[in-house]
Amino acid sequence: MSGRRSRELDSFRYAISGIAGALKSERHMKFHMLAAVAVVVLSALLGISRSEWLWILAAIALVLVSELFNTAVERAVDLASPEIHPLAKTSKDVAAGAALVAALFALFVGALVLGPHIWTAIIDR
Ligand SMILES: Nc1ncnc2c1ncn2[C@@H]1O[C@H](COP(=O)(O)OP(=O)(O)OP(=O)(O)O)[C@@H](O)[C@H]1O
Repeated sequence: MSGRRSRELDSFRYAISGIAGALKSERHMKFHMLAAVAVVVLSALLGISRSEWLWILAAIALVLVSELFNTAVERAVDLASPEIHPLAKTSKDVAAGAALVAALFALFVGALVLGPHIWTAIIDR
């Protein structure tokens, strides 16, 4: 294998180990991953359309990406400022705020896309 190819493979491995590490250590990340799996299974069972899949998958990706960035910010702040500092607090709180915005967006998308399907499934029974 060429040196460049092996470096690319290494970068991929580091990225996967970053995701696995966040999953292992962050309870929010575990919860979001479980919720994502549940939503994907439910969406498949309800037979949502292609454009609805796009919204659902975009919402899931946004939540997971923002949670990964939140974890990265927390780790970097802990490294740079293990002691209490107002800027450390602002950094962590803003990163947590971004994750909250993404989670709320996903909640709205889930309700708007899956809500009518669930309602129809209940009515049709
Ligand atoms: N070095 C610090 N200086 C000032 N405030 C901090 C500092 N570290 C954390 N905080 C405050 O405490 C809150 C909780 O921080 P913590 O590092 O425990 O993250 P967390 O939100 O509990 O995330 P998790 O449970 O996923 O690790 C932060 O949002 C921030 O308001």
